[in-house]
Amino acid sequence: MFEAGLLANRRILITGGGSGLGAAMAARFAELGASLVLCGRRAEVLQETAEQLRSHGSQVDTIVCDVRDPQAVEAMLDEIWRVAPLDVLVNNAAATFIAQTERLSARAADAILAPTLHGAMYCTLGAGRRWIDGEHAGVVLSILSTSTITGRAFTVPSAMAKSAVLAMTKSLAVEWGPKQIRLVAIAPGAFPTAGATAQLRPDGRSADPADRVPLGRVGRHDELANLASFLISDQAGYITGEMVVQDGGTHLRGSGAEDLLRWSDQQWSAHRAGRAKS
Ligand SMILES: CCCCC/C=C/C(=O)SCCNC(=O)CCNC(=O)[C@H](O)C(C)(C)COP(=O)(O)OP(=O)(O)OC[C@H]1O[C@@H](n2cnc3c(N)ncnc32)[C@H](O)[C@@H]1OP(=O)(O)O
Ligand SMILES: NC(=O)C1=CN([C@@H]2O[C@H](COP(=O)(O)OP(=O)(O)OC[C@H]3O[C@@H](n4cnc5c(N)ncnc54)[C@H](OP(=O)(O)O)[C@@H]3O)[C@@H](O)[C@H]2O)C=CC1
Repeated sequence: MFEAGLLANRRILITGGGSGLGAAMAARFAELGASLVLCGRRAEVLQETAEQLRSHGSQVDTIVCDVRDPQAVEAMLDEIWRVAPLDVLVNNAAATFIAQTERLSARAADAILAPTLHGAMYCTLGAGRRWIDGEHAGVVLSILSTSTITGRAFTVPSAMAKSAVLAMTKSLAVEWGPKQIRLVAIAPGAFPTAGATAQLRPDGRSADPADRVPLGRVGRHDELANLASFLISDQAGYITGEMVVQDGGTHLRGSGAEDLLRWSDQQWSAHRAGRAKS
């Protein structure tokens, strides 16, 4: 679909690049010639993904980093820049779970806001500052959600965090445009991953997420990885401050949380208790 070498000589950091959609993007970017840095909290997950990519000849480094920690983010970026500047940052790491919002503790809200909003902001500001100081062009791609358009009941901290990162994307597109830094975003619909399924699809939710999709199926990881490849490439060099929705039309019929309005307090209690046991 793309010319070979579309991303040659691009050095790309993917937060949460060891699993799920982050790993899918890593594989596609590597096929297109990029060199990669993958970060996340679990060293073994990062290693496994990196080894698979290296076995196909790709240049992949891994750094254990919790993006909730601003000092850890700065240390990671220093380590990366000691070798060479990044060209692209992908803000992909995030967290969510379903819960009745009025029952969220402050710790629970922060467990979502910290990686999803603060983590993306720390990485973006750190990369941007280095690009501006070094007069280096850059691209920030953030993986968001259609909750930025519809809002979403029962995952309110995630909807708030994603909306804030969209605001950052639009605002910095203007502020950093003259510095040749582009900011773009993708709002995926349902792209099943182990992480998303564990957090969002417990027993008791209506069965098949594809049922709600006008196009009749969930997204394929390669579809998201291809859109991401385009948006970070020079082919999209005149696009900035935009979020592309990739959801098979789903958000046009609702936010996707409507089935949870029918859950009883007993069901919510059982869900919370089940989580405590697991
Ligand atoms: C089409 C839909 C699109 C939606 C858009 C977004 C999608 C995604 O983001 S999918 C990606 C999902 N992946 C992840 O979430 C991976 C990262 N996840 C994590 O790091 C963790 O799972 C976690 C941070 C979300 C929760 O980790 P856990 O170890 O359970 O957290 P803590 O023990 O530190 O607890 C903190 C705090 O949060 C409360 N809590 C946790 N789970 C729930 C829950 N299901 N319901 C209510 N409250 C919960 C927990 O009780 C703690 O609060 P306190 O009890 O007050 O201490
Ligand atoms: N899958 C889907 O249907 C949808 C996904 N999205 C978005 O796509 C992105 C990827 O989601 P998905 O692949 O499903 O999620 P996963 O849970 O599979 O992956 C999340 C990744 O982020 C990493 N991560 C989580 N917290 C931190 C942290 N504090 N510091 C560093 N890394 C962290 C995890 O690694 P580790 O645990 O080792 O730190 C993991 O590799 C997210 O932004 C999500 O909100 C949006 C809409 C739908």
